[in-house]
Amino acid sequence: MTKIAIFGVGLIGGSLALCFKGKPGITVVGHSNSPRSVEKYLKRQVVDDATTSMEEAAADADFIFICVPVGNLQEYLVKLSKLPLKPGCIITDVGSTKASIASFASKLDLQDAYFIGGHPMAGKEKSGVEAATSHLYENAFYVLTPDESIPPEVYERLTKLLQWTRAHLVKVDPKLHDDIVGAISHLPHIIAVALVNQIARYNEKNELYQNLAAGGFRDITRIASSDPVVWRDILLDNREVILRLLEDWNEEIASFIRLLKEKDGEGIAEQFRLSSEFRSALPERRKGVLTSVYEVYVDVPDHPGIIGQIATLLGSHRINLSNIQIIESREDIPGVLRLSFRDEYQMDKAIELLAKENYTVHV
Ligand SMILES: NC(=O)c1ccc[n+]([C@@H]2O[C@H](COP(=O)([O-])OP(=O)(O)OC[C@H]3O[C@@H](n4cnc5c(N)ncnc54)[C@H](O)[C@@H]3O)[C@@H](O)[C@H]2O)c1
Ligand SMILES: O=C(O)C(=O)C[C@]1(C(=O)O)C=C[C@@H](O)C=C1
Repeated sequence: MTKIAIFGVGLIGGSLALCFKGKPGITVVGHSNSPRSVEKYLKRQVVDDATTSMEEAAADADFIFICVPVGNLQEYLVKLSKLPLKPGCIITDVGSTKASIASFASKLDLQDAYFIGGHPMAGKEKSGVEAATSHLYENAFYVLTPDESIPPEVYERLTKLLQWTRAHLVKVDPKLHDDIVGAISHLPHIIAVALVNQIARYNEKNELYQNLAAGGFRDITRIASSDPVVWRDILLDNREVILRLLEDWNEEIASFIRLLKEKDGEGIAEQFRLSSEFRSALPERRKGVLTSVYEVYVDVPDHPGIIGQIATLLGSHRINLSNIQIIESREDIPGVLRLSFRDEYQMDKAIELLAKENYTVHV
């Protein structure tokens, strides 16, 4: 039996547990310091077993995943290094920064265990085990940062296990990881939060701001609802990279200010052309880039029961919806439904069926 121990069964740890649980020859044990969390993991059947004892969770584990906030990773690694671990045990983490933990691990005596840093490039603005899903990592990139001391056989053992996530595994140097992820993940989170807080201030004086906020605001600000503690730790840990990126950001904004002051319409349009060109070169359906799930939009007349009708139509053809949401539904204005699916196959089946029933579908 392969034993996997997961420390911190939240969104990321819980989703990993769901990828591994029930797979042949695998048993998954979850750890939390809190007895109530342990009870919750078991009740939600995310793990096979759960405990508040670190020693018990780690004993005989073949793989240990540390899935706690970045600020707690080092403390967990130290505690684990003092426990009697199974020889050859692979310890990995899922932290959104990689340089500091890689450097820390390289100086720690892990005896017969190995540390390989990891970071799945998929997530959500929601946190906790309640938000965990077995398909979170499907098609996403999953970064691994083995150093030169890791024998190829050990690295292969981890990559073999991670096949269950259906993610694309990619080796990246930890510092390079932090530079790139700082730009494509950490900076956007700061921008989203700053933007929401700016608008929230205006809204205190006039609630029309909130009422008129539509798709544009929603699309750029979803990640502003992310977990405060998780993000506090990420930003502090990648502080130097992010400070550099924010200086570049100030320059981008300053150049927009210049274009507006100079009424340079061609310059403004050029900025939009450039961004659109880069964005359309991104792979359309890869998780974590343009869509976090497989989604389509359906124009619907605003009348009672329409959601039920569509859900029933799809259900009767065995198409599984993972989410359904009304984007806009006001008196006399046709609404738009956002339908989300687990995979491309389900989505394509739905598009075909809805088109046959004369619905207007936007992909
Ligand atoms: N949220 C994302 O989109 C995302 C994506 C990839 C990686 N990550 C990384 O994954 C890790 C976990 O993030 P998450 O989104 O699953 O968060 P989460 O809040 O859903 O889960 C965190 C888990 O750690 C536990 N925990 C929290 N504080 C703790 C503490 N002080 N000591 C011990 N345990 C503690 C919680 O009980 C929970 O089980 C973080 O390191 C984060 O950087 C997050
Ligand atoms: O989709 C989201 O909500 C995310 O924030 C996921 C996201 C990202 O920025 O893309 C966030 C943090 C990670 O460490 C990896 C992925």
